[in-house]
Amino acid sequence: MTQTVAVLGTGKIGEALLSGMIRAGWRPADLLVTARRSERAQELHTRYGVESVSNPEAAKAADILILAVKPQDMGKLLDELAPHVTADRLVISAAAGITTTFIEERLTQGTPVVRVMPNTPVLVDEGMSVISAGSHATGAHLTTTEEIFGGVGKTLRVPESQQDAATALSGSGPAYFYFLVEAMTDAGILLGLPRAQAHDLIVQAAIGAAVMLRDSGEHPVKLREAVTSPAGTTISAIRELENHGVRAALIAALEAARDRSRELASGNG
Ligand SMILES: NC(=O)C1=CN([C@@H]2O[C@H](COP(=O)(O)OP(=O)(O)OC[C@H]3O[C@@H](n4cnc5c(N)ncnc54)[C@H](O)[C@@H]3O)[C@@H](O)[C@H]2O)C=CC1
Ligand SMILES: O=C(O)[C@@H]1CCC=N1
Repeated sequence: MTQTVAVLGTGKIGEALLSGMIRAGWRPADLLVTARRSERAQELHTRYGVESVSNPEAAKAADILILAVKPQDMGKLLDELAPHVTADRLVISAAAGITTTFIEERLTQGTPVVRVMPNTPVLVDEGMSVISAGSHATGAHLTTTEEIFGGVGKTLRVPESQQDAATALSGSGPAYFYFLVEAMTDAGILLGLPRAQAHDLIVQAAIGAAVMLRDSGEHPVKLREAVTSPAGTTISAIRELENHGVRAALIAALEAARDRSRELASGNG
């Protein structure tokens, strides 16, 4: 039997997921969305043909609720949903930091909750969604979650204790690569290249490197060594990266993201 899925909160990640589900073959008639503004609801209807409803209506009508509001808005949303969510629903949260316990405590006793940390490459079906079961979620609930998120990229099950780390690496991960591309494009400009050309060169280097990382099975050190000729250009650059503590900066950055995810756990931010 076809299930109805509602996406509650259709900002950047909610819309990315919605668009991916439609590409993956979900019928707009089996999807619902909720949005705070009526213009946004209209926009989503025009783009995807999906119906917008209120949060309580979504809770009543949908078998699966995907919560994609900010962690700071989660408490309020759950208060709104609680009277309408029965324990035969599946609640999937995509919010950073928010624990399954936080959600379970606010909903009908026994409601299955799955925590997922997706990332924006779901927009191009290259997402990574890290999945953990709450205390009432069964293997079947995890499989359903994997079917939804697997349509827009890869999925990985982890114990919930690893979700804050996964958020730092994977949920936020694409942003670090965009930051690097931006910085390296600036470097290209300093070296005298037109911006558009610098951008294209760095983006293609990133794509080539990413495909080699994924497909060669080689360790990144091996791949880097293959680029690094004796007394050549690459080692001169690597020395500067090490001098400027880029490795330590990345470790500290991801630790900060992990810590922020932990802070968001209260839902107050
Ligand atoms: N942006 C990203 O790359 C990722 C975001 N997330 C998580 O997804 C959630 C949303 O993040 P973004 O999409 O970046 O934020 P966003 O601000 O773009 O989207 C949040 C949306 O929720 C709506 N909203 C808030 N309260 C609502 C309510 N009561 N009813 C209906 N809609 C409501 C807002 O109007 C907004 O459109 C956050 O919890 C974040 O941690 C998870 C993985 C990746
Ligand atoms: O920055 C954030 O809090 C969200 C969660 C992971 C990616 N974006």
